[in-house]
This record gives sequence, structure tokens and C-alpha cells, in this order.
Amino acid sequence: MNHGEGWSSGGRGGPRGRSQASWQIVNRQKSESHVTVDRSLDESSGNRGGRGLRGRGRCTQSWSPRNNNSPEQVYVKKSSQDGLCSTKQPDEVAAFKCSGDDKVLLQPSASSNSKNINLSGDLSVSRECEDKNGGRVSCYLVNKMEDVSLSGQVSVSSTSDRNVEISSVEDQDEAHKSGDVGNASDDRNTRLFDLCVEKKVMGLKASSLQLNREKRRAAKGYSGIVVRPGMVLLQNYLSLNDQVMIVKKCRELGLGEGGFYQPGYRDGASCHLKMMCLGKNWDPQTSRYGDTRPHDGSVPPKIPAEFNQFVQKAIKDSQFLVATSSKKTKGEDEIPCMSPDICIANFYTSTGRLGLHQDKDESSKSIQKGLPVVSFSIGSSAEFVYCDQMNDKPEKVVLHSGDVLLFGGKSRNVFHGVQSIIKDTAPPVLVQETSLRPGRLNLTFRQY
Ligand SMILES: O=C(O)CCC(=O)C(=O)O
Ligand SMILES: [Fe+2]
Repeated sequence: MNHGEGWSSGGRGGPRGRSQASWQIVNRQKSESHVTVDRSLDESSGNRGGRGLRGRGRCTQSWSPRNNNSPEQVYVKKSSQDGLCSTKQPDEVAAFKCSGDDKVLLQPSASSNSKNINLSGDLSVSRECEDKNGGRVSCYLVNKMEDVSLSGQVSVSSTSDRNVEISSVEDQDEAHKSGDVGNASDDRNTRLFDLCVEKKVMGLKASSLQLNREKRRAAKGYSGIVVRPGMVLLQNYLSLNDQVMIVKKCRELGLGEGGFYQPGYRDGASCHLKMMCLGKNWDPQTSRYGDTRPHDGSVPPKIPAEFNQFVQKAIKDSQFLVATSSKKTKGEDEIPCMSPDICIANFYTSTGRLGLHQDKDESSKSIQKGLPVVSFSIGSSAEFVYCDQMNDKPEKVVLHSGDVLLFGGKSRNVFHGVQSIIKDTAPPVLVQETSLRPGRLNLTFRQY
């Protein structure tokens, strides 16, 4: 797992659905390809190889807005169903109901700018989906999720008497910088890493304005986008409550046996992230999975059952989305079902990154079948890049806290990486409730 380095910056995020209890097909276009999306209507911060030896190849790209898309038509279907499919209720699998009669044909826009579409008072759709080739399929579903509870404080002081990293972000960054040039020290390898920081290190409390804004956004629900065949992005999919739960669980596991550590490569360089494996260990030195972690003999913790439920639900919802956006495609063909037995948790500080690579160390059967990798983003936003070949100019999508990205089927072998972490973009409520360090937690689930 060599992680490529040396990115240029730029990028933008995608739209989040604004309606409640509705679903939409937006910008159905001639060919399917990459999508870039604009979240300019969103109230939130707009800035937001086998997995074997990951390519260290330099990968530079720049981004510029494109205006050459010409969507054929835009449909908005309204559902009578309310409060669909909150991730707060993992058992409640997608119950999208769409009535064909209340289909509304909207005039497509040739411009790449996002626009507001106001339907029945409370629906506002932000969209922009484009492809450098002029064609793409983009489809997004919106549902309503439960409000997040803003109550309850978390005690975050470190309880372990072992050596726990509670250093500041700057210290963390320095550690990463030193990894650029030197060897990963055994000390750093074995030092415990606390995902959360003591209260006194945290910034000011979120204002009630911020909290209310976040609450409103959480209530808007998620939107799904078919980015390209086999790749689906479910934006704002994990509710804030679920994100809080995931952070707390990861923090607890991360401080125990097989918890977070500073991984390094065979050549001695450190990865620009902290890592913890659940289910099975993935060893960056050998690019192999195993039952124990070679450097300390620890056994990886089990994947919490709730995490797997979220994964199953995300797969089902993605299959539905794919089937809805193309009559010819069966959802399971593009995003096959998968039972994760591996989860790799990465924590990136604000200088963290991950070079272009393929995830290809899972069994050949798993890869041949195109079983998806399912990725959760929590905390600061990240510029995620992907391309078919190492030397291609990568496409970029910004992943925000609560987003779930799936890549399977035809996209299972896509090269991908994290170009940069966008500072100070974590939801204030999440930070307030968990004291999550500045940075981004990413969980990728796979089936061996
Ligand atoms: O952090 C991410 O979004 C990607 C992580 C990833 O590609 C990996 O762990 O293999
Ligand atoms: Fe990966």
C-alpha cells in the first residue's frame, strides 16, 4: 500500500437533496461517466491494488468548471412517503415509494451552475452533474432523516495509563512530515492514538446558530448519485447520531488491542495517516491480509455489528438507486451484495493524504465478482480522486462527513486516493459531542 503523494489542489462538493419525502432523477444523460457536483446551495461550508503497494506515482491535476453538459431531461418524482430510510434505523431498509403520476418534468439547464427548484413549498434541489465527455448519469434520491440530538456531553479524557497520543494537530502534522523523509519509528508504531482530544484542546463551543443550521441540514436527508458505473455516492447518508456513535466506537477500539497505529511502508516511509484494521489485519509492508498484526502480534478487533448493518443498508440503497437510474441495469449487477469481514479505519489529520492505488489485496474471487468497497467519511471533508489508469487525469469528488461512497462492479479496480483534507469542515455538533480531533476518519469495508 504505497500511497502516492504530491497533489495539486482544487475541487468541489456535490449537491445534497433538499426535499423531504421525495426522490428525483436528475440530469439523465447520454453516457455514463464521471460526475462532478456543486453544493453551492448547501448551507454548510461549501469547501467543503490490489490494495497492494499503492502507487507512489505523482499525480497532479487541476480542476475547472465545465459547461458542456446538456442534460436530456430532468424528472422530479414526489413520494407520499415521509421520513424514509434514516440510518438511525438500520433495520428499516429503503422503502422508497414513487408514484408515476406525480412526475414533474423540469427544464434542464445547459449551464453548470446549480439551481433551485421549488416544488410544493419545501423542495429545493441543488444540482450540477457534469462530465468532461459531456455525458453522464446522475440521479439523486432524497429522504428525511431524524433530527440529531444535541444533548449529552461526552467525557473524553484519556483513561488508559498507556502511552496515548494526545498531542496537538501541529504535533501530528510534524509526525507526518517526519515520515516523509525518515523511517517510521517503532515508538510511533506502538504508541496509542486517541481519535479524540481532551476538552481543553478543543476550540470554542459551536454557536447555537451553527448547531441549528446543522440540525436543519441533517433533517434534509441524503442524496444518492451514480458517479459512474459501479460507483455510487450517498451524500449525507449517516446521520449525526450515527457518526457520533461510530466515532465513539472507533475511539474505544482504537485505544485497545489492535488499535490505531502509525503504519509504514516496506521502504521505511510512513503513511500519512493512522490506521486500525477490524476483522482482519492488512499489512502495508506485505500488502497482505492476516489474522494478526505482525509488528505487535495483536488481533484485530471485530467489526461492530452496527457498522455492518449500515454497510448492508448502503448497498441496498445503492442497488435501488442504480436500478432506478437505468432501466437496463439491475442494481446487483453494478453493486453486488457483500458481507464485510474487513474494515480498514484511517484517520487523516489536516495534512493527511493517501496516494492513488487500487484495493486489490482481497481474494481474487471477491475482486472478480466486483464485490464493492464501501467507504464512510466522518469529520473533515476530503478531496477524493479516482481514475481508471494510474496515468489518467483523475476525477475528483469532495467527500463530506456522513457521506458513503461505494465502488464495486465495473469500478472495483478504480485507482483512487485522498488528495487533501479540507481544514475545519467537520460538523461542529460532531466535534462537540465527540471531541474528535481535527481531521477525517474514514472506514472502508470489504469482503475478503
Ligand atoms: O480515505 C478514503 O476515502 C479512502 C481510503 C482508501 O482508499 C483505503 O483505505 O484503501
Ligand atoms: Fe483504497
